[in-house]
Amino acid sequence: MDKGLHSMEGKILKGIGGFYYVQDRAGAVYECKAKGRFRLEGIKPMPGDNVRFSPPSDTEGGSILEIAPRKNALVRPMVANIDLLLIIVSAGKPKPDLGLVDKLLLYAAQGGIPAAIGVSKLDTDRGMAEEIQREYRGSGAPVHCFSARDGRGIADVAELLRGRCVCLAGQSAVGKSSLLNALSPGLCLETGGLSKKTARGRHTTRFSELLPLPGLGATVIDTPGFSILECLETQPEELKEYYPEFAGSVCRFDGCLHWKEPGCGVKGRIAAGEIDENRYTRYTMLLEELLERRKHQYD
Ligand SMILES: Nc1nc2c(ncn2[C@@H]2O[C@H](COP(=O)(O)OP(=O)(O)OP(=O)(O)O)[C@@H](O)[C@H]2O)c(=O)[nH]1
Ligand SMILES: [Zn+2]
Repeated sequence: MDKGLHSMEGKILKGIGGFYYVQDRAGAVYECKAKGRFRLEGIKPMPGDNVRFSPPSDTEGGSILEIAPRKNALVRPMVANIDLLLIIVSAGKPKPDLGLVDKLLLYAAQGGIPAAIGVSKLDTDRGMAEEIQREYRGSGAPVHCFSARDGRGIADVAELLRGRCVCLAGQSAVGKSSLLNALSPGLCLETGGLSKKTARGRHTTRFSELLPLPGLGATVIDTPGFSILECLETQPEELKEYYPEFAGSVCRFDGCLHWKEPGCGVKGRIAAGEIDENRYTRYTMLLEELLERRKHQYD
């Protein structure tokens, strides 16, 4: 029988032990195996893949027939076809690590993934939330402030996520699980940051898994370990291209890195209040880190 006649389209939510869990458009989830053909071709289905599959029947198990070309893919967490990288940073505790936010923005841009910044815990420090918003005004990433505690800004974040496949990133305990609970109260995810972590065992491996957010038609992936980005492969000379706020600056030297060069237009625009100084200072720190790393590569 031609299985193609009964095939459906869906998205892989997770893979465990050779089985893949595929969600169809209506939200139902089917257990499927991948065709041997994929293994022969060296293709491994991953969460986020859009697939054609034949659902399990009385006589046969479900089977993935075809994987649509991926528009992007991350290795850690392993996930394909991300529509948005939502970088969460807290206005209160833990102390915001904006250097990490910058690196995540760079990471997203390199992977061709649109990014947005979510400032959590708005209820604890409004001034800090506004400061973060100011610093990223020119970054190209929209900034949304919210509080999972009092509900402010949650509706805006819901609209941002609607219909999209979203990857959450950020330091531990910034409130990612709390945000998801506020967006979809039925989820009942565990929260509590560090205490939650010790209870579970800090190094337990969790598989990449896309979590459907009922009502929003969205799926999200929230994985630990995304706060470690030691392997950014950016050439120091390219770094400035990832700072939209620098565009249009007129510098004395063509290849100006906006660093220690005289006559740098970026520095002039900081003085004029057009470019945020803190964001610029972190740029120079990252630039120095990349230059340092290159030096060691050739040692
Ligand atoms: N005041 C306040 N506290 C919050 C808010 N959102 C989360 N928290 C608290 O922050 C702590 C961490 O929240 P989680 O949602 O577990 O954070 P997480 O980012 O999922 O943490 P990890 O799983 O470790 O990555 C918890 O104690 C929450 O109660 C908020 O909007 N306001
Ligand atoms: Zn310059």
